[in-house]
Amino acid sequence: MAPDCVGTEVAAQAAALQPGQVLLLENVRFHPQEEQNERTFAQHLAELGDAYVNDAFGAAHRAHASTEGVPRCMGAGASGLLMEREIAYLDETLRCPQLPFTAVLGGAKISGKIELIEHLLDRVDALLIGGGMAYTFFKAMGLEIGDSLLEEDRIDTARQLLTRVEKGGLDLQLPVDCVVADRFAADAQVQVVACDAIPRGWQGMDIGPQTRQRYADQIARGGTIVWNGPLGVCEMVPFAQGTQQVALALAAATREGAVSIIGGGDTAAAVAQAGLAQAMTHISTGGGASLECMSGRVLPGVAVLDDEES
Ligand SMILES: Nc1ncnc2c1ncn2[C@@H]1O[C@H](COP(=O)(O)OP(=O)(O)O)[C@@H](O)[C@H]1O
Ligand SMILES: O=C(OP(=O)(O)O)[C@H](O)COP(=O)(O)O
Repeated sequence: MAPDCVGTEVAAQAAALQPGQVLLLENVRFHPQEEQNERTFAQHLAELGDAYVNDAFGAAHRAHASTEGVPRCMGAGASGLLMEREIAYLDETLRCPQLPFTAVLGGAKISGKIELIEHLLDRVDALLIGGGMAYTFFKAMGLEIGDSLLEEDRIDTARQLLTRVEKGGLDLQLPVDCVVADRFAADAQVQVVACDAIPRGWQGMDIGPQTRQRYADQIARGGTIVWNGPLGVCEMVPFAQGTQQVALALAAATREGAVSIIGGGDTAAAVAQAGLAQAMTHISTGGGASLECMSGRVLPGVAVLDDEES
């Protein structure tokens, strides 16, 4: 283990390496030049070796010195095996998916996933929405959402998306019922209501049983299914059922030959907690990187690798 990632001592340690030996460098982010993608810093890193392999897919959406500057300085770079697998599923498979193509999007907010929703809308056969982001859509439809999670500044965006869906004959599905609680707590009072009947003072915490069944049926028909974001507040046991049922449906569809691709840290954790990680085709190691990749963006840390077409 080197005491730093650049400097004369590290350069000497790297130069003294014998075949079969590995030198682990200190975290590059201790230097502000890493995130600044500073040219001289990248050059110093590049001088430590003869070839560059990037296997850090989770950081490939960052144009930092270690992800973009070094291969640029060296004039060449290759993907590691994990990187290759991530790109194969999140980019190549999604560009030409086995049909029908279904997307399940949840999580807290629309704002973090707006590009993904827009990119997927025209491509998928069905887009199933759950989680906290559903309530901004309901608000845009003029429904009462009580104290549910709302992004005031995204109501217009949600309205525009709904208009696009209506005009384009696209299939965007919102929950029909939800589990509401009288406060944001695992021991809150709970009831199941239709999504157009959320009582004032209550908040939507999970998709309801009817929605779970609808979404499970839709997933069962999928040839390729991508999933990003929990369908409810899955960290709290009473509100984890929607997420669990979707995970089970994806696992069953995968057994029947569908390709299932999971992105997002919380989503991956929920799948692992349900003991279903091995039942999915691919679970991405990247949060932000998988979102950007699935949104159709070419990641800077991938574009610079000359063994990648993009
Ligand atoms: N109805 C809801 N109200 C509030 N938060 C929610 C709701 N549904 C899901 N969430 C929250 O969304 C978070 C995960 O969202 P996100 O970070 O987008 O997922 P990922 O990490 O898989 O990308 C979780 O902490 C979960 O509790
Ligand atoms: O953990 C990571 O990303 P993720 O939380 O989006 O999966 C990567 O290391 C990127 O981290 P960053 O968002 O600090 O650049």
